[in-house]
Amino acid sequence: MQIVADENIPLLDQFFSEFGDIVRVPGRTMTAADVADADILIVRSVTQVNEQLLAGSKVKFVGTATIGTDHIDLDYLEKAGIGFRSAPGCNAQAVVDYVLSALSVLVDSRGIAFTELSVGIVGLGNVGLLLRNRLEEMDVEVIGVDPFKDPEDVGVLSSFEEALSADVVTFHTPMTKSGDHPTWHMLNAETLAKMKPDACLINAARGAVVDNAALLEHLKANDDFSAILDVWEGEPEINTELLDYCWLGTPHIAGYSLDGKMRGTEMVYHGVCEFFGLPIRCKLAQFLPEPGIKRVNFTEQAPVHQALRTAIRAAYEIRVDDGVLRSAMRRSKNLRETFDRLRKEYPLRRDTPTLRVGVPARAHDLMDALTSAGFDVRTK
Ligand SMILES: NC(=O)C1=CN([C@@H]2O[C@H](COP(=O)(O)OP(=O)(O)OC[C@H]3O[C@@H](n4cnc5c(N)ncnc54)[C@H](O)[C@@H]3O)[C@@H](O)[C@H]2O)C=CC1
Ligand SMILES: O=C(O)C(=O)[C@H](O)COP(=O)(O)O
Repeated sequence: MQIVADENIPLLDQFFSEFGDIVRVPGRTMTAADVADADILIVRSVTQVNEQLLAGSKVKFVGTATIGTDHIDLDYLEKAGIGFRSAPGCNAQAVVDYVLSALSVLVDSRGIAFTELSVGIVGLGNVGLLLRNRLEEMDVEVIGVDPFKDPEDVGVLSSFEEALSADVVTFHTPMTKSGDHPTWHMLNAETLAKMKPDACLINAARGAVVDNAALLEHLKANDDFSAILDVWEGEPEINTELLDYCWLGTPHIAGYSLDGKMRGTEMVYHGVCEFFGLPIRCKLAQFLPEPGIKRVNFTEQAPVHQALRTAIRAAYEIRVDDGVLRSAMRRSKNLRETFDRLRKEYPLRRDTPTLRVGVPARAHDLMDALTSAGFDVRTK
C-alpha cells in the first residue's frame, strides 16, 4: 500500500511503515497529483480534503491526526465510501495547559488570585470539560455553555449570554456553518458588546468562530478589553494589525505538545488497523520520550498562589510563543511562510501531567493546589 502523509506528522515510520511505502508531502500545498496513487491519506488541519483532492484517486481511508475536522468534507468521504478517522481529544491537555498559562499571566497582570476570576467556557467537549474540571478544582467560578450536551452528563449548563458576562470567555467549539447552533462568527460585534468592557477573550478553537474584523474594531474602541488568540481568520496569512492589538497572540500551537501530536498519530493508526482489519502492534508508550524537565521543587514557605503560577508556566509559558510570533511577523517578508515555519519548527513541549512537582510532606495546601491543577505531585 502507499501512504501519503503530511510531512509534519511525527512517528510515521514507527506506526505506518509495516503497511507500505510512506510518501511525505507538505500539508498546506498537497495536490490531487500527490494523492492519486495513495491507498491511505494522513493529514493535519492545513489540508482541505474534498472531492477536488480525492476524485479519481485510489484513496480508501483518510485519517487526520487532529481534533478538528472542519478541513474535511465528511459528506464527500461517506458518499465515496472512503473510511475516516480523526483524533478526538488527542491534544486536549495541551490546549488546557495553554489556557491555564494565559490565565496565570492575566491574574499576575491584575494582581489577583485565580479564585477571583469567573471563566465562561463555550463548548464542553474534550477540551472544555477538561478545562472546567481543572478550574473548578482550583475553585474558579466557571460558566459552561454547550447546547448539544445534557446537564445529566456534564453538570450545570448556562446560556451563551450568561457566559459572555464572565471576566474571561474562552472558546472550545468546532467551526460549523450549519445546523441549529453554528459557531461561525458566534462572537461578533453584537455579542462582543455584551461582554464586560474589561473582559478577556481567549480563542484556541478556530479563527472564524470569532469575527476578526469586529474584534479588531472592538479592541480599538475598548482599551481595557483584551484578546488572546491562538487561531486566526485567514491563517496562515494573519492580520498583523489584529496581532498588534491582541494582548497575547500565538501561531495556532495551543495543541502542539509532543504528547498531543504523537497521540494523534496513534489514534489514526488505530483507525487504519480497524478499517483494514489488521492487528494493533504498536503502542505510543514505546516511543514517547521521558520528559525533559523532570522536576520542579517548592519549599514549605512557597506561597500557594505563587507556586501554582510558577508550576503552570514551568509546564508551558505562553509569553514565549507570543514574543516569537510578534518578532517573526515584524521581520517577515512573507507572512504565510513565517506563520507556517513557526508551526513546523515549534520547539518540544510536554503536557502538564508529565511535569513532576516536589513539595514537602507537611505542605498540604500546596500539595492540594498543585494536584488540582493537574501536576504529578510528589512529597520530598
Ligand atoms: N488551537 C489548537 O491548537 C486546537 C484547536 N482545537 C479546536 O478546538 C475545538 C474543540 O476541541 P474539543 O473539545 O476536543 O472538541 P469536541 O468535539 O470534543 O467538543 C466541542 C464541543 O463544542 C460543542 N459545541 C458545538 N457547537 C456549539 C455552540 N454553538 N455553542 C457551544 N458549544 C458548542 C459540542 O457540542 C462539543 O461538546 C476543535 O473542534 C478544534 O477545532 C482543538 C485542538 C487544538
Ligand atoms: O487538533 C486540532 O484540531 C488542531 O487544531 C491542531 O493542533 C492543529 O495542528 P495542525 O494540524 O494544523 O498541525
